[in-house]
Order: sequence, then structure tokens, then C-alpha cells
Amino acid sequence: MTAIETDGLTKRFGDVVAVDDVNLQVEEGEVFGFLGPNGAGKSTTINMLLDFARPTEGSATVLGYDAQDESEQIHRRVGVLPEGFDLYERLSGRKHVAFAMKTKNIDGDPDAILRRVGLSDEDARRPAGDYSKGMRQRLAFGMALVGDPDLLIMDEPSSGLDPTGINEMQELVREETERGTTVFFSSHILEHVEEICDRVGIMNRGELVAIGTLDELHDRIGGDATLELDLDDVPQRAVDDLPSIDGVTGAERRDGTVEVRCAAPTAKAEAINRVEAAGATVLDIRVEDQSIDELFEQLTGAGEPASETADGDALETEVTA
Ligand SMILES: Nc1ncnc2c1ncn2[C@@H]1O[C@H](COP(=O)(O)OP(=O)(O)OP(=O)(O)O)[C@@H](O)[C@H]1O
Repeated sequence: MTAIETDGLTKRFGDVVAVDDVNLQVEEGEVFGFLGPNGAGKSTTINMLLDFARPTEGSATVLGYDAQDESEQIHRRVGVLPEGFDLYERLSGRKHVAFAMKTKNIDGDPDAILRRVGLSDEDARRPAGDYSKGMRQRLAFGMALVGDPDLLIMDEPSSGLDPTGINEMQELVREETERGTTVFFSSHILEHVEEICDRVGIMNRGELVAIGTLDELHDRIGGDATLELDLDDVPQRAVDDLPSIDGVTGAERRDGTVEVRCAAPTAKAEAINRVEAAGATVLDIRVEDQSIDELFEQLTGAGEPASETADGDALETEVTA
């Protein structure tokens, strides 16, 4: 069974198309990273999955239940860690979890859940107002785990956490997935999800512009690599000649080094041959693959003004075809 499935899911707020015809499938047991820059439509999608917002068009199922007609069943089996969750400063961690249990009509030991997320019995007795940012996140995570959900939906769980907090959050997610829980979590920072995700979906301006494993996305986008050759001498004619090789998209000379941009892996060997044929001796070779951050920037046009859509549109067609 698919844990989450959307079919043409669309949400408009007046003229703003927050979510635009999104078709998404998340399999059971999967850790799925839902990525995109601010305003991409991630929270709105999540809100529609949980029936906190109604789609303008399209539909969604969660754990096989219709998101609109069977939201009660969904809420019983899904744990949610909302973006910017609120805690009651004066209530203890234990009371928070007890409250979540009561809401879900579940008996159990709040302390056991808090221990599961790394909060001691002593922490459990302290008011949440005294908690550090990481502890607050753990508490919210614990509340989401009440009732042993089959699916955890987390909206920007790593926002505001320091690197240690992010690692801890990733560890908690890993532990839950080992129990078989499906995890769907959003982030605008690729680095926060790439370590633990089986697959990612990338949203941009309301559209799902890419979906797959990070390796698949790399492959589909072509993943340029830069070949850096340290040479004893850099013959200009060799540099000028390199772009004529199939799969080489550019070459540049920097002191004793030539940088060759290769779109095809096979182009690298030919580039080395050509340089040597021009009389240079290759002293050292380095290859830098396109970083995953560059890939993300390419897919989302991160940092570009909202009006510049042309490049993004071209790429969307390419990667979602
Ligand atoms: N209730 C609303 N009324 C009007 N516009 C809205 C509403 N909710 C969201 N939007 C708009 O819809 C678009 C998508 O917003 P959304 O919050 O889903 O993005 P996001 O990817 O979750 O962003 P962030 O990472 O900043 O939380 C944005 O342009 C936002 O301004």
C-alpha cells in the first residue's frame, strides 16, 4: 500500500497557486524528504494531507484513506510534528505527552515515550519552558509518536536546530524507520534530509519538479563534473581544443591547471589524451562531481527572483518527463 498518494492535488489562494497539480506517491516504510525553498507549497500540501486545508482540485489518500472523507482514521494513525509547534511553557514534558495521549484516547506511560526520544524521567518532570531548543524538538517528536503511528509527518523538523540538534533529529527518525514507520518530512535545506532519505520530492513554486533518489536525480539532470588537471605547462591550443570533444561543455586555464567541465563521464579520458597529445605532462588529476547543493539550486532556482521562471520551467520538463 502507498502511504501517501496525491492525484492532481491543487490549492489556490486567490491568484496564488500554492500547490499546482501535484502527483506524488510515498511508499510504506520509506523515508521521504519533501524539499523546496520557502513558499514552495510544502506546508500547504501537508495541510491538505491532514485535512487542515481543502484542495481546490485533485485528491489525496493517506494510508489508503481519503484525506477529506476519512480524516479521522488518518489522524488516528498518523503522528504529526507541525512547523512552529507550540508548547505550554509551564507544563512538564510528561504532561504534554499525557495530554497528547488523552487527545488520541490512548493509555500508556508518558515517560516511556519521553525516554524513547532521549528525555530522562527527570527531564520529564521539568516544565517545557526550561527546555533547550533540542529538548523541545524531542518533546514534540515524542508527542507525535503517541499511539505508535504508521506514518510520521514532520514539517521542517530541523528548523532552528544547531548541527547537533539536527543529527539528533536524524537519529530519532532513523530509529523510528527501523520500527517500520513511514516518515514524510519537509525541509528547505537539502543537507538536512539527504543523509536519511530514501527518496526526495522537490517542490518549486507549487509544482513537484523532481522526484526520486538523489542518485536518480543526479543522473536525470546530467550531473556535470569538473576535471581539474595540473600540468607542467598549459598549452593554450589544447585548452581551446577541449570544447570540441563530445561531452565537454567548457574548459578554462588557471595558472598551471586546466579545468574541464564534463557533461559525459567518457569525456574525461579523451580530455586527458588531448592535453597530453598537445605536449603537456599531467601531474595530477582531480574530479569534482556537481554537488548536491548545486543540483538543488538548479532545480529550484534558489536565490533567483520569483519572476525568473524560464530556466526552472525547462528543467522541470526534463526531470519529470
Ligand atoms: N492561508 C493562506 N492564504 C494565502 N496564501 C497562502 C496561505 N497559505 C500559504 N499561502 C501561500 O502559498 C504559497 C505556499 O506556501 P507554503 O507555506 O505551503 O510553502 P512552504 O513550502 O511550506 O514554505 P515554508 O518553507 O516557508 O514553510 C506561498 O506563496 C504562501 O504565501
